[in-house]
Amino acid sequence: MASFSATHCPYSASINGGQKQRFAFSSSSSLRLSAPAKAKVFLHHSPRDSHQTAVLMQDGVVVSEVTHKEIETPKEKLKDDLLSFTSTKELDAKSGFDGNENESTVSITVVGASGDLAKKKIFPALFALYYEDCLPKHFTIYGYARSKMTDAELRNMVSKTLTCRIDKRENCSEKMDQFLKRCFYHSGQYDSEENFSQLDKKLKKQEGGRVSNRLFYLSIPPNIFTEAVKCSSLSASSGNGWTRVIVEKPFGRDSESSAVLTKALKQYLAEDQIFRIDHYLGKELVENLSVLRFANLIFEPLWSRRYIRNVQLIFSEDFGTEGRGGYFDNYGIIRDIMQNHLLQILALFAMETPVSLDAEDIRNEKVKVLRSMRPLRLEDVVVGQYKSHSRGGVTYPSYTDDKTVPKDSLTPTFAAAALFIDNARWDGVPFLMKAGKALHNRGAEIRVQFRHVPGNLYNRNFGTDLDRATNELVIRVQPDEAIFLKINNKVPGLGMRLDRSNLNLHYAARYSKEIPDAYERLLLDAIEGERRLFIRSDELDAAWALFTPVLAELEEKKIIPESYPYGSRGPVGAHYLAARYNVRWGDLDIEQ
Ligand SMILES: NC(=O)C1=CN([C@@H]2O[C@H](COP(=O)(O)OP(=O)(O)OC[C@H]3O[C@@H](n4cnc5c(N)ncnc54)[C@H](OP(=O)(O)O)[C@@H]3O)[C@@H](O)[C@H]2O)C=CC1
Ligand SMILES: O=C1O[C@H](COP(=O)(O)O)[C@@H](O)[C@H](O)[C@H]1O
Repeated sequence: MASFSATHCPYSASINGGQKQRFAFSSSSSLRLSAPAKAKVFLHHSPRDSHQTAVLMQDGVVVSEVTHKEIETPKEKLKDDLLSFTSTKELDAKSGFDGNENESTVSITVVGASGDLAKKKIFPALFALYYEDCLPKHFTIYGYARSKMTDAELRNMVSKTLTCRIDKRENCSEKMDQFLKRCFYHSGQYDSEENFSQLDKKLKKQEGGRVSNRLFYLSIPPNIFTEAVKCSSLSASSGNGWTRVIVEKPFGRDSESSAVLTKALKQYLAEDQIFRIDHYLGKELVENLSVLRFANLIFEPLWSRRYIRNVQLIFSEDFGTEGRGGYFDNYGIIRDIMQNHLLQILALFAMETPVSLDAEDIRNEKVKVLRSMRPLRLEDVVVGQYKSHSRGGVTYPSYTDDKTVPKDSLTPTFAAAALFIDNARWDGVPFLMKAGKALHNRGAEIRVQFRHVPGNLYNRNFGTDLDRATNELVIRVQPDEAIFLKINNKVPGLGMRLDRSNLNLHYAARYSKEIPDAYERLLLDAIEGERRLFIRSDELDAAWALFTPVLAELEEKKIIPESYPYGSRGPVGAHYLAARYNVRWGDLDIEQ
């Protein structure tokens, strides 16, 4: 038997304090026992019943667990108890360990490896995980695409995309070399079982007879998803471990096409093998949303129609669709950003307290809130499209200047919408969404505007514009992550003048650590079988049900989008929409 030590990955999954956290065991506290290398200890503290539980998992399977009633039980004691209750035999039997080779492998195949997303996000995220010791000891990465490339050419391509974190540069080039040695390439068609069989042979060789776990990342255009899933699952699934498939959006373009895609995927994969990625769920501040709500007493009592006047979900990019017009024109901003990223944030924001932090409990609550929403109506939507604009001697293009976009395209590059949740908590509260490309800045944020203070004690000091005195909680997802609360306070001095100030959690000032990219978190979760941040098929159905009618109407009625200049704040219609619900967009506030 080989000995193992608990992972040194600083993000290794652990549930603690009611919130899934990832933390490192320092080398002094690392666990050593005779057991296969993939065993990991998860600590869970349930604030509801004051229990603490330690769970030993291997390859996604719970091997053993102990629970202590005392909330203060030290982590080390929990771990010791757990391990003393767990025999090596138990570990071996439950993990499918063959007793001969005590380690399993993970093979990660990036399908569409020659593409933009693979280069920009997936390979760099895999390297970051490797650098942090978060990948299993035995792993192999395969690039798969039609382009002809040798292993060396793939490594060369990947090497150009790798960087080290600012705060982690030690032995970086050495680590890059070691990582690249684990990267290989196989050229094949996406609809060829034979080509995937050839890949299977290569994977088997790398896996060397160990228990093989396989992750396929489909980083390819949606029209070839189904064929790629079919061929990879029929010809290159693992024979003795798990096989999981990460699917990139778009998951269809309306309810009907999404259902067709889901049905097609489920011919070859079980739901628990499908990891539908929404990378916004992997962003640090989106993860923090639940912590903010459920780990702080002060917010939850305010989190309802009683105190919240409106909620705003805002996404903006200061560049157009340059280079992605071909894809974008078939989808538009509502499908590209609102139906997925912003709606997922809304669901997390508005859901009821889940029974636990278990993936299914969280996803159950998200589905409930999505199903309580009113389908979006045409009169509650404003669409826009950017036009050419010259500034400082530079001319920025129109959306339709892109050669891959038809000149008469009506595809919206901007949209604003008012959504409503018809449940007891949120009845009547407008949830305003705004998303646009080629705007004046890049950012994503959640703004919660609270009701006005009742009575008129300080109204005289606020002046006539009560909105200016509104408490506002801002969760700035990116860039320059921050959470701040706008409050009213007295200007120091003998007089009585009121001022607006921010109680500010500014991440760069508070934490010296660089924030990991969303793709790192999501890839690690997929490897560990953690589904919390991936979209379940019923969530997807509920999301499409909200947007499909209005998307159809926009297309049938050929609604002409309002023009807005490249680099502006978007069409004026967005202000009229907000004003209809007595809302002022918070991001337009000069003080921000
Ligand atoms: N790029 C991004 O920022 C984001 C992308 N996505 C999604 O991720 C997936 C991948 O995106 P991205 O990397 O930009 O896509 P690409 O257009 O770069 O395509 C990826 C690879 O797929 C192959 N491919 C492209 N078009 C076709 C085609 N018509 N038929 C067969 N193969 C084709 C090409 O490889 P080869 O020719 O070598 O086979 C290409 O390198 C898409 O679903 C996209 O919607 C999601 C969020 C952001
Ligand atoms: O999914 C998408 O997201 C990106 C924006 O992602 P971010 O992490 O850079 O904010 C967007 O540009 C793209 O159009 C969309 O498909």
